Amino acid sequence: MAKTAVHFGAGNIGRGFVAQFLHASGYEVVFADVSEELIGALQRQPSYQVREVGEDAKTHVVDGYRAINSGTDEADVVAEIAKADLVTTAVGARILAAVAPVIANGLQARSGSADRLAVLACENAIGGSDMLADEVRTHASAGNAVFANCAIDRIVPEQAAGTLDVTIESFFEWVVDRTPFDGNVPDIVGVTWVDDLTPFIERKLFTVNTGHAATAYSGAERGLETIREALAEPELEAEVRAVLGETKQLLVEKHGFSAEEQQAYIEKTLNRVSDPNLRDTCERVGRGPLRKLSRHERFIGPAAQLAERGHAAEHLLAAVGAALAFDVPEDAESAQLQKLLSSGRPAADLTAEITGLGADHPLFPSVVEVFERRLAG
Ligand SMILES: NC(=O)C1=CN([C@@H]2O[C@H](COP(=O)(O)OP(=O)(O)OC[C@H]3O[C@@H](n4cnc5c(N)ncnc54)[C@H](O)[C@@H]3O)[C@@H](O)[C@H]2O)C=CC1
Ligand SMILES: O=P(O)(O)OC[C@H]1O[C@](O)(CO)[C@@H](O)[C@@H]1O
Repeated sequence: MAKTAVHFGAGNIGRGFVAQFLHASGYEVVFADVSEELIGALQRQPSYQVREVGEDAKTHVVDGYRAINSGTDEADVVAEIAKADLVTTAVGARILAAVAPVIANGLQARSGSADRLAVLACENAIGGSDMLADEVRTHASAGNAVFANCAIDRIVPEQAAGTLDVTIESFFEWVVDRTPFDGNVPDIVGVTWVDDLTPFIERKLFTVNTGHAATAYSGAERGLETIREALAEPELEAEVRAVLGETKQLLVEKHGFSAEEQQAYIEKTLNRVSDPNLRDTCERVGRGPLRKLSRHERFIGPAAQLAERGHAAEHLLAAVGAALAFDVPEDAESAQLQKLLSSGRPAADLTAEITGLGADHPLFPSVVEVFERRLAG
């Protein structure tokens, strides 16, 4: 009998990466999403294409899936989870709390089954599956599930409207913590199973995502539209390289990557994000600035660790300053950020609320200065 995977989030990474790999691994994929437009299209159309660009580009056809609107037909999703082999998500880290009740109900509906359900939150976040597990446990015991953290890396820019097809870079990395599975990991092609995820997720988040977001915020501040255009500005590229020089210091010191290996990873990242075949905008990459400025994310996360080790993080702090200037009214978090910054509240309060840093943290005073400069206009 075919294995079944229930996948939450039929967006870019969901269709273009996670579902394609699950399909290639022999799973029947059941998409769950709250977008009626997407779910309707998936229900009407029996297949879609994932088109790689760049070196060794291939086109993959994904078919044999089903799709359920988890907003309107939650009971159907619960029934699928009750008999599924795997649950994955690619909805955004801050949406995990919204999908948790459905997963909890699905776990309760499996109470007769001896098989523990594997759950992978494929989000850009440290400990994404742990976050999901914590949320699920507020609704159900979840003892019959195995939550494993992962790092997922593949650039999928905004796609053309009105098509399910996805244009994507050919590079990918999907690294999953094997330790929760007691030697019985799910069979998924392309996954690298590791005993210690921390070096991989920190290297990914603090290089690819730090560099990408720093480019986006500086590019947006200068009125540039695409990431490629932004990195073509020598001064901006030098700033981004300086930011990545700081995270390199942390990653080399903390995780023992060699300096040469980390520099090669940086060069590969800068090539990937400025791929001429993928038009990616500063707006998309900068989306969600409140999440990106939070405590364990791509700027404050490494800057705090550098400060704890007695190192400077002036370029990361400059990137924080550029992030504070990200003003895109269509992006809910950007609108909320700008509202907070114009609220008249003191810089120290805003620093604590937005970054989650405690006033006693060694990084705190320098972040307050960044906020003060922004408030002073
Ligand atoms: N696009 C990229 O290049 C990469 C994205 N990621 C991560 O993957 C995740 C998804 O990103 P994208 O696919 O780019 O975003 P996206 O916006 O294209 O897709 C997110 C999907 O989640 C759906 N959704 C929202 N709320 C939901 C709910 N309550 N229940 C079910 N579905 C819901 C949305 O309707 C949308 O279809 C994020 O955590 C992102 O950080 C990770 C690596 C690369
Ligand atoms: O929602 P986020 O964190 O910006 O996720 C998308 C990011 O992930 C990446 O694909 C890197 O894997 C970047 O392209 C992009 O900036």
